[in-house]
Amino acid sequence: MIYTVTVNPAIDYVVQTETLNLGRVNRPQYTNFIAGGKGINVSKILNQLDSPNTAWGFLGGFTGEFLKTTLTTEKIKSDFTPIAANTRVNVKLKSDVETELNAAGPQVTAAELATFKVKFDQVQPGDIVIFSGSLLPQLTNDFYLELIDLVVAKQAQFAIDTTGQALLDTLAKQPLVIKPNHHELADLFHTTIHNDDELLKYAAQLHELGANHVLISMAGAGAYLLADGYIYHSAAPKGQVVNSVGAGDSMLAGYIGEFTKHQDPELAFKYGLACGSATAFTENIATIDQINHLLPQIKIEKIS
Ligand SMILES: Nc1ncnc2c1ncn2[C@@H]1O[C@H](COP(=O)(O)OP(=O)(O)O)[C@@H](O)[C@H]1O
Ligand SMILES: O=P(O)(O)OC[C@H]1O[C@](O)(COP(=O)(O)O)[C@@H](O)[C@@H]1O
Repeated sequence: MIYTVTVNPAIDYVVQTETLNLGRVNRPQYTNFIAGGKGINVSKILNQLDSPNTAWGFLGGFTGEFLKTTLTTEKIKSDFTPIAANTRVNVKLKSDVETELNAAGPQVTAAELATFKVKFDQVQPGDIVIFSGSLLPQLTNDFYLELIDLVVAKQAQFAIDTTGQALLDTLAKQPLVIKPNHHELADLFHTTIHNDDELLKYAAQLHELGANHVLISMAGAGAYLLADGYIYHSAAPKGQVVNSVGAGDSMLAGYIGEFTKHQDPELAFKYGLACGSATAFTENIATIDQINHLLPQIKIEKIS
């Protein structure tokens, strides 16, 4: 079983306007509410790949109700811990450039936190728990470490998709997969990356620090994978970008969903790329037909 953990889910409020005039009244041509948050997006793709999974996290208030209903409608198996405060709304503003406003998120009580942690009793040896996204404002990086310890104690594995020190702190616990994008990779080392050699040098450091498989996504420029002593690269398939929100989550889901079926990192990487790009080329998160359509275009290069 795969569990996805979205501690800080969100309604993604997508707003599209041809031109954005700051300081003026704007009349967007298109708006939409989407059930978002990184782990929830991962669950959506896992469902498309027929990988059994359950989504965990916190949901509360009228916004949490929307998410709960949407997940049920979209047939995503979930067991979120109810909280009193409202789940956040993130604004995804699309004009000539994409701008995202990701809110900090709600407060949770000690009792709600305790209820959530009990869920980890269900984890079985061989399960994979995917931790995705930001933590709630009151929580420190130790929260992820505490949850990871619960997973490892059950002889299960974990993957983590978060940023900065929160990610670095988890590497010693040996995540199965991490997936920073190239900007996040540079931020992790407080540097600027100028070329692929530098990118691979920093990616290798993440492996040395404990990450088993290191996926580095580069949006329209494709991705690298470091796994089992090999480096793989692929360009992204060509297409019209519609909404790249959730592309990274889709890539991670595609990789893990496939990897758990056959333990072949190269084939899993191919699915990761297809899922990421298929999501970038569609309004919401990709469907299996959209993913399958892109698969033949993806040519993986085994570099060393
Ligand atoms: N503009 C794009 N064109 C084609 N594929 C894309 C584009 N943006 C994202 N993707 C696909 O999604 C993957 C993850 O995207 P990326 O933007 O790097 O992740 P994140 O959402 O975590 O920042 C990429 O490696 C690529 O396969
Ligand atoms: O938890 P964070 O880092 O604020 O990110 C939350 C946001 O990430 C998303 O899951 C999209 O993530 P990606 O575009 O990186 O795949 C949105 O649905 C959500 O609003």
